[in-house]
Amino acid sequence: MTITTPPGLEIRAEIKPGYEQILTPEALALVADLTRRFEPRRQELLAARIERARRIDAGERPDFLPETRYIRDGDWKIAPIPQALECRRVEITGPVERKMVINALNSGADSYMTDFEDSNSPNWDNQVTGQINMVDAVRRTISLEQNGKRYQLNDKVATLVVRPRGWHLDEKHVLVDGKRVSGGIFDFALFMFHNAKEQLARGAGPYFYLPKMESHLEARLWNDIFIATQEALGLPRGTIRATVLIETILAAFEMDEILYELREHSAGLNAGRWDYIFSCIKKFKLDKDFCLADRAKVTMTAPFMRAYALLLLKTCHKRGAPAIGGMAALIPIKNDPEKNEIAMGGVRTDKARDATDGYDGGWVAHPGLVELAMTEFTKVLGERPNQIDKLRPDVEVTAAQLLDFKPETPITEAGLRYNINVGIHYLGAWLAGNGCVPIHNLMEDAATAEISRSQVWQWIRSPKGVLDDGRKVTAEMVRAMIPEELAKAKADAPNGDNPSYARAAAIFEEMSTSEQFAEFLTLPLYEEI
Ligand SMILES: CC(=O)SCCNC(=O)CCNC(=O)[C@H](O)C(C)(C)COP(=O)(O)OP(=O)(O)OC[C@H]1O[C@@H](n2cnc3c(N)ncnc32)[C@H](O)[C@@H]1OP(=O)(O)O
Ligand SMILES: O=CC(=O)O
Ligand SMILES: [Mg+2]
Repeated sequence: MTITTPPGLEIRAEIKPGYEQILTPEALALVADLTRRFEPRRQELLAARIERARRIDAGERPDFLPETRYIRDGDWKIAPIPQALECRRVEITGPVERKMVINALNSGADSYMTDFEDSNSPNWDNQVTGQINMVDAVRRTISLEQNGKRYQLNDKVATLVVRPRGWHLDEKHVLVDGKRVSGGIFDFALFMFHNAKEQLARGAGPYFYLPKMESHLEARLWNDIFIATQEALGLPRGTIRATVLIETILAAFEMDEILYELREHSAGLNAGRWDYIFSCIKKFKLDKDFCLADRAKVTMTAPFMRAYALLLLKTCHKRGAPAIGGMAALIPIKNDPEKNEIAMGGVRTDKARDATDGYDGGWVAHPGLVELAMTEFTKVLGERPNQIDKLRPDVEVTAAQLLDFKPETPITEAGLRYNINVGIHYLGAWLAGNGCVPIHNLMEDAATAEISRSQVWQWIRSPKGVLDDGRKVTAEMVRAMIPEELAKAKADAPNGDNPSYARAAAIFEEMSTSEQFAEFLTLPLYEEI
């Protein structure tokens, strides 16, 4: 089917029946307008990331910025939180897939972050059908018949929050003036165009989660896009509210500044722990003194993760902003009550720690975790919707604490094999169209898989990449393990026959053994879908 597109905008993908309701000339005109106004700045900021990374590779260490001290020392707060976002004790997250959207909205969580990012494989159909699902969800008409079951919304549903793609990702199927548009702008603009007014009419508003930013200047770009979009759609300034994921080590040094840039549009910060760990590995991958232990040993109680979590909490509450905790990757384990109880205990401990520290809520990966997480937050909050008034003057976090990357041991063969196995399994699923999968009873998405593949890269190169039995991790060792782990991943995956797993193994080998470190695994992968 063909559609009319605005001048200069070209779509290089199939327009399936139903897509025309999303890809309207007016909605695409907003994409084109935002692209023309803001794409040069996105490109400048991406170039600035590369330049900063080059300086860090050469030994520079990040610190709090001297030029923005006045913001950190200043007495200011973000705009008052809208009522629909006051209570966020439990936020469920998940890919923007139709059944999961319905299940998540019905899950009993306070809010639901629907995900065009970490848990989504951004193929064309997922992006456009995701937008269709959003239109139906916002209007409460979303329904589905599947496997003899009917899905529709309950009377009371979670508040919807949308996570568009990060600044690094393009939408390659849409070109403006001959160049690919930003994936984030594409996701955001289409959602805003179709839903913002409807959401306002229904008592909430257009709420977003903003991923993977590395600086307050990147937040300023989003803020300027918000202002431009509100003007274009005739919405009052401050209508859009966005929670920023602090999930890069560099953003951890600019939390105040990020809140300040977005202060009219901010809905707080979230501790995106998985990408945060990945970012630490990525940024300091060439530092001979830095090498983290097996992925399973790098937890929220590691000193550098504790410093980050507490600084985020303190910063948010000082600015009247919600502090939302991240995701325990544990999910319910079917058919093994003992293992399940251990997993649930892990989630309970995680949520209890966040709630006791002072967080206002936290993420869960699965509807089966909502009640448990709610119990832990309610134990601390009681009837209160949040605990933003809990200030933490006792918390002092230094740059050195944020950069105190430990534990360094153990690195084990099991940990190495685990990383290879998860990397191949996840990449294979992603190439086949699924961006979030249970592997070895854990939720795996783009962020967790990034940790796995970057650890393998670093262990090969770091002098500290030595197994606990004394063997140095080498490219040859990894190459020898890849076919074995591919076979296991194929046996474990429900669609293990899909050729995407063999392709995933080849990509994993290339990424972990090549000299060049790929900035994001999703960048080369995206060219394959
Ligand atoms: C690092 C980060 O960015 S974290 C944020 C990104 N990650 C996420 O959002 C995680 C999302 N979670 C998921 O995708 C899934 O829970 C998985 C892949 C981890 C596990 O999936 P499954 O093994 O299929 O779960 P399971 O079989 O137990 O599902 C049971 C039911 O719950 C539903 N369900 C599971 N997770 C979710 C979810 N997050 N949202 C909505 N529904 C869900 C399933 O659709 C299924 O529904 P049905 O009974 O009606 O068929
Ligand atoms: O997006 C969340 C994360 O942990 O990464
Ligand atoms: Mg993330």
